[in-house]
Amino acid sequence: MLDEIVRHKQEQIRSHGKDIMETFQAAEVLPPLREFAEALNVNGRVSLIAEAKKASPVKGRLISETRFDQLPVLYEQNGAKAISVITEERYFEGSPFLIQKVKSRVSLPVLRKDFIIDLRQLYETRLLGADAVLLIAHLLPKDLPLFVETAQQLGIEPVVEVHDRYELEMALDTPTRIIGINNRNLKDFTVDTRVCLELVGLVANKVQCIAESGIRTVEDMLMLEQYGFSAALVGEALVTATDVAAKTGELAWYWKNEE
Ligand SMILES: O=P(O)(O)OC[C@@H](O)[C@@H](O)c1c[nH]c2ccccc12
Repeated sequence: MLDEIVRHKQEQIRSHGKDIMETFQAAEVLPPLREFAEALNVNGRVSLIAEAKKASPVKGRLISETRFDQLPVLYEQNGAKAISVITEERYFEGSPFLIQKVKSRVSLPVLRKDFIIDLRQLYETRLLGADAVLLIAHLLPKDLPLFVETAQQLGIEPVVEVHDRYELEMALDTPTRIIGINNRNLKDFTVDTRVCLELVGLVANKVQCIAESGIRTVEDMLMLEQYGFSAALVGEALVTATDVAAKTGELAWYWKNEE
């Protein structure tokens, strides 16, 4: 599946890559950016990064178009600190245009989730106005430092996604300030929430960690806080909730019932 997604991405870049660079060079003003790193670990709590996820390659369509459109405002009103927007079109039914659409409705910073394999996609990310960009370490075995540095030069906050110890070490060899530990194995899409708990201990304090995938409950959030995470990225549990507002509030304010 991942190979197929990447192959499709390569084709897209082959046809649009030149346009992106021409548009970037011709652009006189770029969209203003918002601080993403500051939205993490607010008051020592695990920030909720709520994901606008319409579909997934495994489960297919998750919610209706109408409900999907309502997500960003519900997320902001109920305590999310940032929004993750999937821009991949074929397998996740996302769109690059969603970045500006979401930013026009809420004041939260936005993370662009896509499969970044070519530097030109970072220029595109800047043109789209995304405040942060996901860089999947597995897809950038040689060039991860270059991609991190290029994103930083463009003013975009890179979030390096890792799934094992090897990739974590790769991430720590770059100047990234944020690492996302994905509980989902992108090769077979299985989720094991122990992955992030095992790996976070190997990260020094100056790098902030985001736990990604399979997070569903207040208990999960409390556990992530104990392990020192700065944020949790949650998609499915929010978009498939019968009451999205209530579920968002429950996870964003997970410490509310503490004595
Ligand atoms: O829906 P979940 O289990 O809460 O997971 C969200 C997020 O981690 C997942 O969508 C994701 C993690 N890394 C990605 C890379 C590309 C697309 C999507 C993703």
